[in-house]
Amino acid sequence: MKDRDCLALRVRSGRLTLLDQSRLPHVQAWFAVDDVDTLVEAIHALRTRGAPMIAIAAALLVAVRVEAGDDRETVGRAIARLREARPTAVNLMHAMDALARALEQEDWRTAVVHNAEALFDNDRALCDAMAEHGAALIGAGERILTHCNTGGLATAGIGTALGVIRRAHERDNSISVWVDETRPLLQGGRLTAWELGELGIDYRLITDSMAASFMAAGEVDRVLVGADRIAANGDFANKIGTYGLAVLAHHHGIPFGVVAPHTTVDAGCATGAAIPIEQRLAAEVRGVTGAAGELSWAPANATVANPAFDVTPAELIDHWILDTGVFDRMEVEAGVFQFGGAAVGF
Ligand SMILES: CSC[C@@H](O)[C@@H](O)C(=O)COP(=O)(O)O
Repeated sequence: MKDRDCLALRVRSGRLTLLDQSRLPHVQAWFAVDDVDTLVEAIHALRTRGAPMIAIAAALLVAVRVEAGDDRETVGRAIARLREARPTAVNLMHAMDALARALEQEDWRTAVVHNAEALFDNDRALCDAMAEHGAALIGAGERILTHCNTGGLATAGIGTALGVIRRAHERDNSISVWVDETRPLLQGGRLTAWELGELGIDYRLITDSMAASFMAAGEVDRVLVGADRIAANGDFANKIGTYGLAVLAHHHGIPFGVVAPHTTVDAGCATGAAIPIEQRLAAEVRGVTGAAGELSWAPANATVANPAFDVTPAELIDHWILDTGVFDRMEVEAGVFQFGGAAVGF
C-alpha cells in the first residue's frame, strides 16, 4: 500500500495510525491501529469519528490486515465486525459492503487493497466537489452557523460542511462562523473551533442553546451541517441537535443546507424513520470526559437518554449539497436520490 496522509489518519510503510480525536485540541496524540479490536474500541470511543473517516479507517485497516497475510476467512470476519462498529453512519456499511464484494474476486488481495486505497483517494475528490458546489451559494460576509465537526478530522479531505466554509473563506475572507459546541461530546467546541483556528477562519463558539437568540437577532445568515445518512426522500440523520437547528432556521427564514458525499445517501432507507440511531452511555450526559479526566455533575444514578443523532425531515431543508451538485426540495421530492440524480451506487 502507498503511504497516505490526511489531518487525522496516516498510512506509512503499511502501518495505519490515527489522531486520537477524543484528546483534541489540547493533546495531539497518534496511536497505531494494527488490529480490529483496537479500531472497534477507537470508533466506539470516538477516537476516530465522522461518517467518511470511520469508513476510510476501517477500509484501510482491512487492507493492512490483507497485506499482513490474513486469510480470506479472517478478512471476511474483520469486514463483518467493522461494519457493525457504529450503526448510524451509512458510509461505513457501504465501504465494508464494497470490500466484501472485492473479497469474492479471484485476485481478492489486490482487489481489497485497491478498493480501500480508492476510498481514501476518492474521498478527497468528493470533498473538493462538495466545496465547489456549496461555496457558490455563499455570499460575501455571510455568518454561517455549523454544528458538530465536519472538517478535515472527519474526512480524508477538506471536509463536508466545513469544506464548503473553507472554500468560501478562500474566496472571500469576510465570512464568519458560529460554532455550536455540540453537547454532549463537544465536537464543535473541541474540534471545529480548533480546525477553524488553524485555518485562520473567523469564528465564535457558542453553547447549543444560544443559537436561537442569535438567529432571532438576525446574526445568522445560513446553517450548514453534515450528515451520517440521507434517506431516499431527503430526510437525514446527523449529530443530535441538528433537527432543533433546522426548526429554528425554518422559523427565522434562514437557509438550511446539508452537505454530504453521495456515499452518505442510503437509497435503501425510504425515509428518516428507517435510520437506526445510536444510543450512547449515560456518563456522557451526566458529565464530561476529556483529556483532563472525568467530571460529573449529575447524581451518579441519574437516569439519562443519550441518542447520538437525530433526524431532520426533508421539509425543513433548503439545499442538499452533494459532490454531484446542489439539489433543492422540488428535485428531492421528484426522487433524485432514487433515480440517479445523486448517482447512488457503490
Ligand atoms: C463529515 S462528518 C458528517 C457527520 O458524521 C458529522 O456531522 C457527525 O454527526 C459526526 O458525529 P460523530 O459522533 O462525531 O462521529
